[in-house]
Amino acid sequence: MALRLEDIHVRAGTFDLHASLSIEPGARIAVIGASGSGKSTLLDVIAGFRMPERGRLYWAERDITRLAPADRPVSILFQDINLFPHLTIGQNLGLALNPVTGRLRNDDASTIENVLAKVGLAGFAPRRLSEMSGGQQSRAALARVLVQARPVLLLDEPFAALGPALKDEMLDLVTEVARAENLTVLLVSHDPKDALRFAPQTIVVDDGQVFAPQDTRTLLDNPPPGLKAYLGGA
Ligand SMILES: Nc1ncnc2c1ncn2[C@@H]1O[C@H](COP(=O)(O)OP(=O)(O)OP(=O)(O)O)[C@@H](O)[C@H]1O
Repeated sequence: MALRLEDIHVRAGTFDLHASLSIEPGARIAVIGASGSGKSTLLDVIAGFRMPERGRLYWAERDITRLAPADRPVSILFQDINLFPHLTIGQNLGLALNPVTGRLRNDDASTIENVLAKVGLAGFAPRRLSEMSGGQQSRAALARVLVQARPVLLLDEPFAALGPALKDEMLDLVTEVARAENLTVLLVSHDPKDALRFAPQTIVVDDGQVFAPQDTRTLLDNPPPGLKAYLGGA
């Protein structure tokens, strides 16, 4: 059931990224590396926003290399709160469930209520973004990806704009949900503290080279020279 990147090569302009690694289901993994090293490019390939020139991507031994983003077992959360402000949170989650019509089917209302309860927003379905605090908005954005019930969750610095306490709260919430749902989560972050808090394992990206997951504590206690220089300046 692993997520496997087999000799993946991607090109973005003059930039090349190479990745060959396997991620166990249910793993929580931080992705760290200097600015421009290729962290977002890596997530884009897994999400299907960018096609590799070479190599294959597998989930549970199924080749998903050429699948459209919507057909992949993957959801992604960015820093932008990806919710329509003129709709209620319930309507936003309905759209995430049924992107074409946005119309709720029989079980959708209870699915939405369940997901909102999981992120600590029980009863918030009728609210709009403007009626919610920053922390609540982050929870709603997380609910929007969770409602899709995909087994792989990619987080591209989604909580970077939050203060440290709120950010920790969100990381702990994602940990709790990931454990309960056996989600495989990759978190891009510039902060080694996030990696330590959230991710038993870490992937280092260095100038387009993606390294296999390593134990986060061991890696940060004794970083290789390139990572040490980056962390020193972080
Ligand atoms: N469409 C593009 N055309 C040309 N170059 C690109 C394109 N997209 C990304 N790049 C280059 O690819 C490299 C990797 O970018 P990427 O966004 O993956 O880095 P990152 O590690 O996520 O950086 P940051 O931490 O600053 O977000 C960068 O050098 C970037 O300039």
